[in-house]
Amino acid sequence: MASPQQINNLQNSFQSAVNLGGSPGIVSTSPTQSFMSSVPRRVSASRQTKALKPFSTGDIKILLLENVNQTAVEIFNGQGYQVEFHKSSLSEDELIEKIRDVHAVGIRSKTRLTEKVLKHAKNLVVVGCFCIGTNQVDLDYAAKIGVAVFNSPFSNSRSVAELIMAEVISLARQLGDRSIEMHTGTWNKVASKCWEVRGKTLGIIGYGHIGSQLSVLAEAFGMQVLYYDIVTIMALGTAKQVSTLDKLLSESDFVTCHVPATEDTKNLLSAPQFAAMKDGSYVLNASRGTVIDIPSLIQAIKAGKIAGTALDVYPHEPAKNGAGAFNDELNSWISELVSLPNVILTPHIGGSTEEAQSAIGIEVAANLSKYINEGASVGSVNFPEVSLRGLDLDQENVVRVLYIHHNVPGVLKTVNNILSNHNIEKQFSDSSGDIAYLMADISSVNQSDIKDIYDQLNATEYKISIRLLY
Ligand SMILES: NC(=O)c1ccc[n+]([C@@H]2O[C@H](COP(=O)([O-])OP(=O)(O)OC[C@H]3O[C@@H](n4cnc5c(N)ncnc54)[C@H](O)[C@@H]3O)[C@@H](O)[C@H]2O)c1
Ligand SMILES: O=C(O)[C@H](O)COP(=O)(O)O
Repeated sequence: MASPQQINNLQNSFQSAVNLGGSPGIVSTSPTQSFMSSVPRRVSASRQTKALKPFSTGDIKILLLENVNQTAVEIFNGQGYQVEFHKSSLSEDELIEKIRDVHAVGIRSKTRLTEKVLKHAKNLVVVGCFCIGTNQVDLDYAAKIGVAVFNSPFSNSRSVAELIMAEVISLARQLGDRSIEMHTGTWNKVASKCWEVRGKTLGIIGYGHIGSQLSVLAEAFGMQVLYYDIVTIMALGTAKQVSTLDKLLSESDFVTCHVPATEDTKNLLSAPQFAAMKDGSYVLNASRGTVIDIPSLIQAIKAGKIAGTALDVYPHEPAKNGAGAFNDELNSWISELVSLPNVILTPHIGGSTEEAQSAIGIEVAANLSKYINEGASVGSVNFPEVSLRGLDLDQENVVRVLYIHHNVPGVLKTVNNILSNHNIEKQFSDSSGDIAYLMADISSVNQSDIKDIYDQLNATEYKISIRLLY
C-alpha cells in the first residue's frame, strides 16, 4: 500500500491509496479515514457478482506484458496495486488464463486483445497500450463491455522520425551493405549510385505525429517534402500536401509510410504503386507490416525499379527476442529479401529508445491510475471522455458514481432518480456511439446508502458497468 510520499510528483493529482476495512458484502472504510478511495469490484449485467465485495487499491491487479517500461511499474507500485510483470507477450491460451482476474492490462504492439480473449476478463476495467498503435485491441468490443483503452499518442514519434532520417541517409549511401561487407572482411570503396539527400524529395504517406515531425527533420537536411494524407493537414515549413498518392509516388525519391493499420492501408503500396514510383527510388516502412506488400516490393527491387528499402515492421512479428524467433514460414519471402542489395531490416525498434519508453510508461500509467482511482477517461481511444474535478479529500460522505451504459433515451432520468435523495455536487455525461458514460459526485451519503445506490443502479436495464469511488 502506498503512502502519499511514495507517489511521485507526476501523480500529485491522484488520490493516495487508502487501505479499506471492508466488511463482507458492504463497502466500508475504517473510522479513522475521512475519505475512502477504493475501486469496488466492477459488476456488469453479463458478469454480475453475487455480493458487492469492495477492495482497496491494494486489491487492484495489473498484468504488464511486453517489457513495459519500469517507470510504469514504479507508478503502479506507488499506487499500491498488485503488479505482475512479463518481459514478452503471452500465447493466446496463457493470456486467457492471466486476464481472467485482473483489473488492468498493459501491453505494447504484439499482444492481441481480441473479443475471444476479452470475453474471459471478468474484472477488467481498463487496458493500456504502452505504444501509439491500438490496432492490436478490439476497441469496439472493449467499449461494449465497459473497458476503456488508453495509449500514448505521441511519446515515441520523435524516435521513429529520427530512425527514418537515419535510414534515408543509410539507403542513399548504401551504409547497410558497406557495413556488412566490412564485417565480413571486404573493402568496397564506391561512389556509384551513392547520393547526398540534400535537394532530394521525401514523400511522406500519413502526415500525423510522426510524418509531420519527420518533415521538419528532413527539411533541416535540405530535402523537399511532399505528403499525402486522407485529411487536409497544415504543412510545416515548406512541405506541400499533394492530392493523390500517385502524385506523391511519381515525384518522390524516398517514400515513407506513417499510417495506421486499417482496412484502407492494407497493401497501400503494392505492385501498381511501386510501378508508379521514380526509377531508383527508395521505400521505407515503420508503420505496420500490413501496409506494404513485401513480395511485390521484392519484385520491384529485383527489376531495378526500387534502389533499396528499410523495413521496421512485418506482417508476422515474433512475441519475444532471440535467434530464430522470426517466423520464416509465416514470412516466407524473408530469404529472398535478405539476399537483395541495400535492404535494411530492423526488429520493430522505431519507438524503442530510452526517452520514448520512459515517457510512454509515465503517460500511460498515469492515465490508467487516474481512470482506476478517479474514473477520468480523458485521452481514452474507445470511450466517451469524461472527467470531474478531483475528489475532495476533505469532504466526508461523498461518493463518486461511475456509470457506463448503453446510449439510449431515459438513462439520466432513471439514474438521477436513484441519486435524488442525495445532493448531486457535480455531474458530467458523454456518449460515443452506442456507449455512454456518466460521472456524478454525490454528497450526504451514509454507509447504509451505498449498497442501496449500487443495487438500484445495478438493476437498471441500460447498465454496462458501475463503480462507486469513496
Ligand atoms: N515502428 C514503430 O515502432 C512505430 C512507432 C510508433 C508508431 N508506429 C505506427 O505508425 C503509425 C503512425 O503513427 P502516428 O503517430 O504518426 O499516427 P497519427 O495518427 O498521428 O497519424 C497517422 C496519419 O495517417 C493518416 N492516414 C490514415 N489513413 C490514411 C490513408 N489511407 N492514406 C493516407 N493517410 C492516412 C491520418 O489521417 C493521420 O494523419 C501508427 O499507427 C503506428 O501503427 C510505429
Ligand atoms: O505503435 C507503436 O507505438 C509502435 O509500433 C511501437 O510498438 P512497441 O511498443 O511494441 O515497440
